[in-house]
Amino acid sequence: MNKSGKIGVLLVNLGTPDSTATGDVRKYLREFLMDGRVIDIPYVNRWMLINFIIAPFRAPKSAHEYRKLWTDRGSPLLFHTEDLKDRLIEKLDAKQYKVAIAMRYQTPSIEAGLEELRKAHVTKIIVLPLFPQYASASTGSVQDKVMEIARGWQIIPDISFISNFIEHPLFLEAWAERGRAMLDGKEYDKILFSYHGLPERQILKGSVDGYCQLGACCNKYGAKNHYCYRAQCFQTTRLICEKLGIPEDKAVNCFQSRLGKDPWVKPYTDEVITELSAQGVKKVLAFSPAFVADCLETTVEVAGEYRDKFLELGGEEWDLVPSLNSENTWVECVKAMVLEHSGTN
Ligand SMILES: C=CC1=C(C)c2cc3[nH]c(cc4nc(cc5[nH]c(cc1n2)c(C)c5CCC(=O)O)C(CCC(=O)O)=C4C)c(C)c3C=C
Ligand SMILES: [Fe+2]
Ligand SMILES: [Fe+2]
Repeated sequence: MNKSGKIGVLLVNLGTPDSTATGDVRKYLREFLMDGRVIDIPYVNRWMLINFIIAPFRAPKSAHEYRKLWTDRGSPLLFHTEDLKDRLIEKLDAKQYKVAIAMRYQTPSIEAGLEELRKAHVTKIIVLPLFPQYASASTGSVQDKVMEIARGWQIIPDISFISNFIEHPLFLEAWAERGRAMLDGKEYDKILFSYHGLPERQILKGSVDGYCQLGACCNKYGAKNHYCYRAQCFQTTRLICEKLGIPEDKAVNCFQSRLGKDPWVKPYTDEVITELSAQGVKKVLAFSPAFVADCLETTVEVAGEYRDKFLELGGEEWDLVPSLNSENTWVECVKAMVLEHSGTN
């Protein structure tokens, strides 16, 4: 241990239900969607939406989807995060670091993860929300929750957050390795990058001096739109394509999983699939780089629903690049980010 004490590392992913029982899925959706950073409408409207629409109608449908995803080890989102933690521990000096995991919603909770670190007498905490692109609904919500909990402590150690790591060279290399394995000896007409969607108003609310307008502004990435989720997604695509030598006109960006009637960031994945089919595209390789672990959104939505739609429309091949999960280069990336934030490398 260095003389200033151990450093705690908290890896936080979004969260998943405890089981596929409709009651557990309802409990998860209730906690998730009652978060004012996720459904950013007035409290009373949110409460009515959750209790009159989501809980009775969405929960049974989602439970059905989770049953397609579930494995002997439970939810992939959770067990991949556990595996990531185990691989990271192998790479860090145990005398200097204590690593814990948490889920923003449901279990293991952020309270429990922080308590585990506090009991290890850490003097500094590095929180890594496992979302490559910053969004108030994901990274912001984790930061908010950690600060809310730490506010109640008598002693608050140094806490730092790692946020928006799309340009980290090892993050890009990890995706490039995954992509190379799929592209080896295979030809695709289009390489599709499907990111989790977000209501447009959440990006506009974060726009400083009205810079982000969700138009061509997102095609350039710099200090003024560093936190614009759409611009970060486009930049992620550009950088992965650069590494893989994919020409710009072969890559297509889109956004999946919209909820409700408000406009979400465009283009929408389902509409892009229809357009690609109409253009005669037959072979698609899909990346989903808003997720570092395979989950409902990748395995069931991209590799299931979207694939079925594409094939029904006359497509011939639709492959999904597996997520980073606990692959070595990704673990090296997490290690590098931790060391960079520790001030020890
Ligand atoms: C990549 C980061 C994520 C952002 C940003 C995000 C925003 C966001 N999500 C919803 C609604 C739902 N998301 C659901 C699943 C889900 N979302 C993320 C990540 C982000 N969400 C992940 C990793 C997952 C999968 C979890 C798993 O257990 O595998 C769901 C639940 C599934 C379903 O019922 O379809 C909902 C609902 C909103 C409204 C939102 C931003 C406003
Ligand atoms: Fe989501
Ligand atoms: Fe933008």
